Amino acid sequence: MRIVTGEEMASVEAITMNKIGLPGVVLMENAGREIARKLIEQYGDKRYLIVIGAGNNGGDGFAVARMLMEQGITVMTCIIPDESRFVGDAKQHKRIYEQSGYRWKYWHDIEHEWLEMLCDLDVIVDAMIGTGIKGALKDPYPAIIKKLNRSQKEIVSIDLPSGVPADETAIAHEAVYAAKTYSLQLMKLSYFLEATKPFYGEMEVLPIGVPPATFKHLEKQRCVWGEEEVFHSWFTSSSFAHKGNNGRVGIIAGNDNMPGAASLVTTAAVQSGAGLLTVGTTRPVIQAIATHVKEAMFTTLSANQEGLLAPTEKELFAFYENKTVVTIGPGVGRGEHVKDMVLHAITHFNGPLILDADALRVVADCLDSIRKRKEPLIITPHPGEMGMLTGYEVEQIKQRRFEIAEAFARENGIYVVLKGPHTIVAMPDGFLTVNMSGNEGLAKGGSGDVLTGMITALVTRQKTQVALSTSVYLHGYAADLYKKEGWSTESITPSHLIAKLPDAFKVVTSKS
Ligand SMILES: NC(=O)C1=CN([C@@H]2O[C@H](COP(=O)(O)OP(=O)(O)OC[C@H]3O[C@@H](n4cnc5c(N)ncnc54)[C@H](OP(=O)(O)O)[C@@H]3O)[C@@H](O)[C@H]2O)[C@@H](O)CC1
Ligand SMILES: [K+]
Repeated sequence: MRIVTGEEMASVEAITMNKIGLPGVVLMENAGREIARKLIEQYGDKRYLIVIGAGNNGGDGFAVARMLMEQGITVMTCIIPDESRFVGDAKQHKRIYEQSGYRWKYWHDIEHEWLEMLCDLDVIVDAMIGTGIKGALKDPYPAIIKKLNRSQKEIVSIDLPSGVPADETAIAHEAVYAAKTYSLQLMKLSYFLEATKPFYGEMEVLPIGVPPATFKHLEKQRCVWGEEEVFHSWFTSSSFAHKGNNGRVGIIAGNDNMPGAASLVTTAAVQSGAGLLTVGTTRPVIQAIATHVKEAMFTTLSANQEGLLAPTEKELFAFYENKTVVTIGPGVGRGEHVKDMVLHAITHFNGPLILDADALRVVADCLDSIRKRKEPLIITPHPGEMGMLTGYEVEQIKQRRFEIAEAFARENGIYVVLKGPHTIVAMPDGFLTVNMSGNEGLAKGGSGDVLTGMITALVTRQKTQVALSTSVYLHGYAADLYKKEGWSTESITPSHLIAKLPDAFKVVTSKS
């Protein structure tokens, strides 16, 4: 499923109409039929108020109103702008509605009886503004939206909650708080942003007949990564595979005061199918974790007086030998020692390199070397770490996460796993996937270490894009499984996630 901005949606609709020859009025008819069907399925023959704006979103509203009325359902249809403002497909659907014998009223004529009206209706359908919103909300919409939001009625928005842009534009005005949003054909970007997702309520995508052939014209390719994508992209390893086929994994993690991070990343990698795993860390960390990570091998790396890893060049070269992937970061601590280690791996390790946690703090200083790298480089920042890398404030990262992740991945030729609700994976060619699993239970220290372990294990066995997107999905899915079992999200710990990985991996194995 693609994720688009308003302009991109308009472009695929234009191709559908102008090149493929499917008229806009037909798409609008399809939208109306699908939404009316859903409304009846959801609310039965409740009483509806349909609030209509002058654009094509309003045209959808007329189609929905007609189809509900054809079923004998009670509908009050009211339009906000002057009727002369309707043009094109919306005007055509207004005409079809009128010619079918149905009536509408002006909002300003019924507004004074709003409170009495409320007693006579159950569901408000918001067909005021969709993807065509531009700039700050103009009168009379802010006042109307305020009224609708305060009505305590169920509001169902068509395509977008009115007032919410489809893209990453920040809003400082009123917007409809929908209980449900029926997005047409494709998902809109703003659904995946912390500031605008709450307006959508429950979101469902309804098909309106835009042919998939139009999607290849989209310049920016963004896709959701859910169960279907995980299942269909998974490459099953041969039954003749031996441990060497499943990756010779090297993880540099931990310091004397943080053995836990090393333990989590390693256990998660083991539980995700890493073939041969070597952990490079300090002697005290090895002593602390070796007994409970039995499958791992250990290499002692030099540490400084503070117990932080400070491996020599010789140790690092020896560590890279025969490794198909190297991960550096969880629990290594902060300081110059990290930069030396990371820069060395960027320059001298010839395989996929994953940088996480403390290693991310030095990435901004290594970008020249990173751009010269040939093998995949993967970084896994949360918004704060992404802010350090790019110079943006955390709030800017959250608001423009698609744009910033994509630009950073493209400019530096790397893979960016920008964590958060709906984690984004940005590929060096600009392709993005957006994760559909996970819950608040993941917002805990150590959860990122588990994800990094999973990525480390999968990256040598799947295409990089698939390994990253699927690791993110299964990591979130493990948390979702607990929630389904009735656990409170407070109680889900990173160790629980690891324990649930066998069940989470069934998504990719049970159907294949
Ligand atoms: N045939 C098709 O193309 C299909 C399109 N489809 C549907 O069309 C939608 C896109 O339609 P669209 O492009 O006509 O824009 P739309 O969302 O109705 O908004 C325009 C209206 O909003 C108003 N408005 C804008 N900004 C405003 C502001 N700041 N403050 C106040 N008002 C503002 C603007 O008024 P104006 O600024 O012109 O005064 C105008 O009246 C899409 O979401 C989907 O539902 C589907 O049916 C499939 C077929
Ligand atoms: K709307």
